[in-house]
Amino acid sequence: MNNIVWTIASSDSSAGAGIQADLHTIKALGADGCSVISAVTAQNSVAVDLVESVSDKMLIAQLDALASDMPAKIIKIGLIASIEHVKIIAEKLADYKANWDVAPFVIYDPVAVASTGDEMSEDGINEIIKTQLLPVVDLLTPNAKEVFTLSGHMLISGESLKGATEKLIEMGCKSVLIKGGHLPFLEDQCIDYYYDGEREIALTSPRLENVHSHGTGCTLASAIAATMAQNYFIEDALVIAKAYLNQGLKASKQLGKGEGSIAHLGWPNNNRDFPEVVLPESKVGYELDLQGTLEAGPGFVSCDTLKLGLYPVLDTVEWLEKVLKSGVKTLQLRIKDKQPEQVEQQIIDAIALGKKYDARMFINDYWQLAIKHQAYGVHLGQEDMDVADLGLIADAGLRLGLSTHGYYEILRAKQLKPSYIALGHIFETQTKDMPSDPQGLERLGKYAALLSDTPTVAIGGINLQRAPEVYKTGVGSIAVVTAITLADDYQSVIDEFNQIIK
Ligand SMILES: Cc1ncc(COP(=O)(O)OP(=O)(O)O)c(N)n1
Ligand SMILES: Cc1nc(C(=O)O)sc1CCOP(=O)(O)O
Ligand SMILES: [Mg+2]
Repeated sequence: MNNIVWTIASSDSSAGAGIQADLHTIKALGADGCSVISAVTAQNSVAVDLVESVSDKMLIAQLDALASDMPAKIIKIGLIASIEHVKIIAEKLADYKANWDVAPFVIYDPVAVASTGDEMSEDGINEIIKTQLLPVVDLLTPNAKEVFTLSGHMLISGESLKGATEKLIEMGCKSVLIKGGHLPFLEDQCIDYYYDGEREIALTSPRLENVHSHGTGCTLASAIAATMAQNYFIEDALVIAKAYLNQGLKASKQLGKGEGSIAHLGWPNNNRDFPEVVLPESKVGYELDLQGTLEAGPGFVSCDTLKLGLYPVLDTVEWLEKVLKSGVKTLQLRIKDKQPEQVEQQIIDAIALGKKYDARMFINDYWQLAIKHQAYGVHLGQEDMDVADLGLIADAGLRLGLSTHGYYEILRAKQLKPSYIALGHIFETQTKDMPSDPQGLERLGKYAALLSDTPTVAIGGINLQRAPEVYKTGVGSIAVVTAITLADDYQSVIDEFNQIIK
């Protein structure tokens, strides 16, 4: 499958930024990069000596060559030095969006001034960028200086970030990621703030000292592009890009006399490189005035093991009793779309059975009833997390399992210190309508590696045939519905699962 990213940007002879950094990043993260060079710059680690745009004819020829043969999923734009080029690119992007079978997602990383402090573009270009380019941009990735240049908003406090992004969205781009490398508050943190008019996401990492940062802007935007080209959601792309940047900054290297460049080391897998998702009820969340009530808290009671084993998820007490008799030790009562009074007796019975068989009995969704009847634990989904009173569940001493479907949700869930994290859906499932595509085994392996200190549960479309590969990824448990409820002989299916999940 082609995961083509175009970078429309300029050449950096020092190779730390520009087209060179973009292509390094796109390749390192496993996407397919193509380039359209707008200008050639003669620069090293201390100065930009010359910027020369290619002819309009050459710019158009590059765009047309690619458009006719290798259309992009994602287009990343960097330094454009000429006003005419901005006009051409804006027109072409509008055409691609209107006429391609699949409209490309456009990311614009505005590069007005080089890290050496040199002006890179023609005077007056910002007016054309504002009026012609921003309206075709899906994600704008400015730093504080570029926010000011484009919107007139100074980022003087956390609260000012939302106002600035609102202004930029009013100007035409669909969403904004403010890169917090140089914010004048919470200076020990490097905060990235995303807003799309509805959803705000803030990611933070401790500021890294003594690192070389030439090329960070180009690299972050290209990393988002490369990740989205592989069908990750934007929130996951933001997380991976920040982890990629942190990993590269830690290995950054000086080649000349001035600022060195970040390294390009492949898909990030080290926990320490991943950012924290900022929760609304936290120091950074207060500073940014994030909406919501999630807070880290002291965490939830542990399940006493990282490996919860086979985990049947069932919708009747009869089924629960049958699998308990077959020796299952982790299980869930999952009844959907009923009023609490319609399910209370079944919840009481399920909890009693869990105690009788000394099993970990989780109750899905009905957390108030689970607390009232002192269940072993509760399982909640992403939407439930925002409305349930997690503090009450923790205070009542119940375990908590949380559903997740990607990097961002995993990092957010992890902050709440749940008793386990479920990773779904791994394969197509008939049991539930899912809004996203299956994650597959490769992603499952990456998630499991990041969660080596937390009990994990894989769920979604898992059967006996698939279980060995799923278990090899390192997850501690496999949750199943139909593999058991539709089995001809559920008892032997349970026995076989138990042979695989040791
Ligand atoms: C072990 C386990 N993992 C995931 C789910 C899904 O929970 P949720 O996202 O809350 O969706 P519903 O099950 O309520 O439809 C689960 N129940 N158990
Ligand atoms: C209930 C549920 N939650 C999922 C998630 O990904 O959050 S997948 C799923 C259904 C699992 O059923 P089966 O084993 O029959 O595919
Ligand atoms: Mg639920």
